[in-house]
Amino acid sequence: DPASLDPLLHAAAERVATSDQVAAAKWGTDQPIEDPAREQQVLDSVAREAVELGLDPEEAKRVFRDQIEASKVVQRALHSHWAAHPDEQPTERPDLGEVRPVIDRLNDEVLRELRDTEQLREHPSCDGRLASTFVRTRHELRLDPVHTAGLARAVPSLCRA
Ligand SMILES: C=C(O[C@@H]1C=C(C(=O)O)C=C[C@H]1O)C(=O)O
Repeated sequence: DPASLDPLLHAAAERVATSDQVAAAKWGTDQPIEDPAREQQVLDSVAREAVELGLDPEEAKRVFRDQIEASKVVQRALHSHWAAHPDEQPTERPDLGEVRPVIDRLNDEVLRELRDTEQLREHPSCDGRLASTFVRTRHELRLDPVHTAGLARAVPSLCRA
């Protein structure tokens, strides 16, 4: 099926999964979960690349505001879980400078999928397809409740109609 939301949701889920490394990078430091300067940088570069791909930059920013909120949902959930369960705290601290380039690559992948699904996303069937693709992705990737909640926060802006 050329018109599938699967690759888009997989890319969004992979981006949500990077939140684990981001949360671990910030845990035990004074670096806050929310970094407005980095968010602005992500939104600016996404808008720029959207234009290159022939996408509406405002729509791309709307979608990525949700990707960013999704990341923070997961980071907050992990930080409160680790605060309550010290035995499950991360034992190593990833370098945020190494995680962010991975996120940048996933941003590109999400953008390409936005372009490839434009027709599908403006079709009235989008909401139904999105719901079934969400459930399928959750099962395929065996998402736990925290990452399921993250992915749920990532998808509300995907259907246009
Ligand atoms: C993922 C991060 O945490 C938050 C989420 C961001 C995102 O999803 O791109 C960007 C900045 C932070 O507000 C990060 O700091 O890189």
